Amino acid sequence: MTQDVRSSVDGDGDVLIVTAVEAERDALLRGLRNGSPFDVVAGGVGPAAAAASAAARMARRRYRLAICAGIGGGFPGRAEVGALVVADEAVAADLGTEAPEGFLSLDRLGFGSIRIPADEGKSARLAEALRSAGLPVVVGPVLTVSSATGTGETAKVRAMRVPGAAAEAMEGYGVAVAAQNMGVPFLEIRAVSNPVGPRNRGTWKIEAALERLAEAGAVIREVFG
Ligand SMILES: O=C(O)c1cccc(C(=O)CC[C@H]2O[C@@H](n3cnc4c(=O)[nH]cnc43)[C@H](O)[C@@H]2O)c1
Repeated sequence: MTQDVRSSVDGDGDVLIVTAVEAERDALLRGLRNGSPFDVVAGGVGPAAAAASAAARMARRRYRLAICAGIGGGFPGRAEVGALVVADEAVAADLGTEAPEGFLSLDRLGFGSIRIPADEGKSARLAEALRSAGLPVVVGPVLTVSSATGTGETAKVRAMRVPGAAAEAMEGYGVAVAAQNMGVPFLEIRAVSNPVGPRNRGTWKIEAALERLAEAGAVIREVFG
């Protein structure tokens, strides 16, 4: 996986967009039409890579907004394949410890919070603009996990742990931590490629989700460009 790949609109951007992989970055760039002021980077898979990539970028220049974007799993009944999910918060759903009485989150352990809110006004504006563009949008918590869900049981556990959970991915909380540390507003958007549940990679609608991401990119350009 390429880490921290510089994009064709790199350098002068004042909106940072962090994806995991190059295919996601390229889809967004199609929608953004390579236009300034967006600095789009494929930072690698997982919260650590995403946080490191976002922090490195933010250390070099001041951004007015940081967006984590990519494909993701949708919780059945909340966000179906083909939908876009705009996060109202990024939730590190597996950050904590197991205990005989169940999972204890970072909050319960007194070490911080597993929840970082998205910028309320900006996420509302984005969701409204996506709807106006005729795109299917769900607003809700997006879980960040280090291990993607691969069974129905884990899907149930995670959905119960985070009521209203709409989607799951692997980078949002990392970008959110970096943004929070720098005082930069944060957003996350996911195009749903697969249901959260039993792993069946062959059925993931990756191309369709990337196309949806490109459509979202065009709206992001309108709203934040
Ligand atoms: O194989 C490809 O062509 C391809 C193109 C774009 C993206 C991928 C990925 O596998 C990206 C991994 C990325 O996707 C997120 N993701 C997607 N579904 C889930 C899920 O159900 N649970 C957790 N994460 C998911 C995640 O953010 C990964 O970084 C492949």
